[in-house]
Amino acid sequence: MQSVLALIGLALAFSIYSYVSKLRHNISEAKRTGLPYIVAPCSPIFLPWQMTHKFWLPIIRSFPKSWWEEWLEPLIPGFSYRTRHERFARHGDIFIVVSPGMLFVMVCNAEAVRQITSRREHFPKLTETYEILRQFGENVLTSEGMVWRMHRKITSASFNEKNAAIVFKEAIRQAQGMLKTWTRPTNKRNETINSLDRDTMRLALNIIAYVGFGLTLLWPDEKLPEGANLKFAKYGSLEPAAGHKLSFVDTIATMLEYILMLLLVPRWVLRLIPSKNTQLAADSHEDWTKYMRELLDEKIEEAGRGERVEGMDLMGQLVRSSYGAGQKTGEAVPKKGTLSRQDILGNAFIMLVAGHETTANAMHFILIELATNPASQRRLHKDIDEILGDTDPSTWDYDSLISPMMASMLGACLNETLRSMPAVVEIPKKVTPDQDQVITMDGQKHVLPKRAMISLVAVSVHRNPRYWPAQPSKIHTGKDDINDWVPERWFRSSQDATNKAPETENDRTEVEEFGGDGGPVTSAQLFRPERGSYIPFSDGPRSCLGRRIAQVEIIVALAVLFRSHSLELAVDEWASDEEVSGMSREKKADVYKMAQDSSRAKIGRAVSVLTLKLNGEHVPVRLVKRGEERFGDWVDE
Ligand code: HEM
Repeated sequence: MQSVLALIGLALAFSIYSYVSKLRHNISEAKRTGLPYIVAPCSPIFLPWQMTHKFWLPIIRSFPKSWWEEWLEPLIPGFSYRTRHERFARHGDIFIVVSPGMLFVMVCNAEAVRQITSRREHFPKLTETYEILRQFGENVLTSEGMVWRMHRKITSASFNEKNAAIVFKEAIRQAQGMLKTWTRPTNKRNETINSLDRDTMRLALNIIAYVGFGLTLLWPDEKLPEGANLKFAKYGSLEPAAGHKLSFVDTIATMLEYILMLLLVPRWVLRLIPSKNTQLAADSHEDWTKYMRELLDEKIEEAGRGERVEGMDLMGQLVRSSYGAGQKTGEAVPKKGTLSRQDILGNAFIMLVAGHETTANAMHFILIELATNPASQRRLHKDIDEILGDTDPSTWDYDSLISPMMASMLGACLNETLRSMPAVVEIPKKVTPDQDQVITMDGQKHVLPKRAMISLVAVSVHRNPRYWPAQPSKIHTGKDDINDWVPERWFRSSQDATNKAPETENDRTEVEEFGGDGGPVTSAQLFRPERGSYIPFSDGPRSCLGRRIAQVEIIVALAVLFRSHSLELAVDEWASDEEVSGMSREKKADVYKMAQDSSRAKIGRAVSVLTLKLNGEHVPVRLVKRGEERFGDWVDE
């Protein structure tokens, strides 16, 4: 018994010794960087802490504040969106969280962001954080090094202006589909819409299915458009295909809804749990695997016959670049040194994950913000009228319209939403394991030790007053508007920003080498943030491949909705329709203010689960024909 106790004591003493000496070593490493640092008991990405922090928080907070105040907040998941720029205002544009396990460098400085994103080999992606997304196959988002290069080269071929123009057309069709479901005769006129989150998800899903697989998905009551490929009708149908439990649309929608559960819990465990949700999640996974295999086989056969689907079809393109025609007619054979079958499936899945929720959430936030800010919506209407007049969306031409649209309030609303609610709030990087790396900030050199973890805190650099000129807030007395949603800021003069680092020739070469869209992130006619201070799509070789596609689909959907309609917050919680119609303007403004406050509070409580989204809450809205607004045409005048 005594020897067991002695052994336990020894193990404990060794653990304490090892914990303290690792901490001391990391503190001296942090000192070497010359950057501010805070000492914490564990790192923000220490999994057991992430999973159990809610249990520990009240215990830690029961101790005197001075014991935990300095380090606790940056350790709590979602700290950046909760605290905006506060922590960086306190510690500096870069600070290090030092724990025995690692140095975790938090970055909110444009100069540092530029160096880290452009020196990919020195600061590779922290792919460990994306491990769970690898289970459908190796892919461009989760790989690094040579494997990533190959995936990026092959997948990026589809992301070009020709396909952006094709997506422009499909986005018009899909946005019209959404509008029809909101205005169809069976709906009571001006009925409150409680499904904004689901409908924007469906919109993004229908477009990404077109982008990823060349499929035309339908809205309820819709029929396949003329010229659609009937062979793929089974995927567009709202009924389950033979041998499947769910329709293709429901398969993807359900799988994406339960994505975290599916990625974290083995399927056989899900099957053992007698709950409707776990069974549905497992069904969607099974059906996804089957549908994908069938689709891939069909595309391989197609490639063997030298056929191709019209439109953007990433999977088809991956198949064509990975399979060549065989000896026999109609036979496709894999090419050496390209993507395997599993790689193609992995990339198909990742495009869906990367391109679906990000775009859907951006769209969702923009619609809520426009309903919450009627003055901005009125300016949007004005710009849409000037650019598009009363032309029919089916006649809109990508080449002549996309630039003026991006330079108008359409682009400004998108930019502002991605500034204040970036889908990826923190972009994970690390210092290469074999060598320390030097970065320069404000003329000072700093050595970042090898293996240090880095977080580019998008949400905070987007609110750093050093880069974003602010004006007095119209919402919060005595504060500036840096934390408010103000699309009009994109019409402010770029001279107001530091603008020390305009794009250079080198930047463009780097983009060409790694594919994706080489154009600037925002329109040249709008406010040009200093490079590195606006990173909703990241930057450099590992920047988002789908940026142009996302921008196009969101801008088009906004134009389709707002050319004919206005979106207002529903005020049912505070007043009935009859009460509203009997109210004075002053009283109506009071009621609307309550809805605005509620909507802003919900947006403020958004959380990041894979991407930033509303935390199980929804904002009810009403779609009204322009000219029939109850509030939108005068509130906030
Ligand atoms: C508003 C919409 C979108 C936002 C805000 C967004 C944002 C981002 C960000 C921040 C990254 C870098 C992630 C990291 O380094 O950890 C990224 C990567 C990526 N995105 Fe997007 N994205 C959007 C839409 C799309 C769409 C529509 C697609 C595809 C159709 C797409 C495909 C990708 C891919 C493939 C990568 C990985 C690139 C690489 O690692 O080489 N994204 N995106």
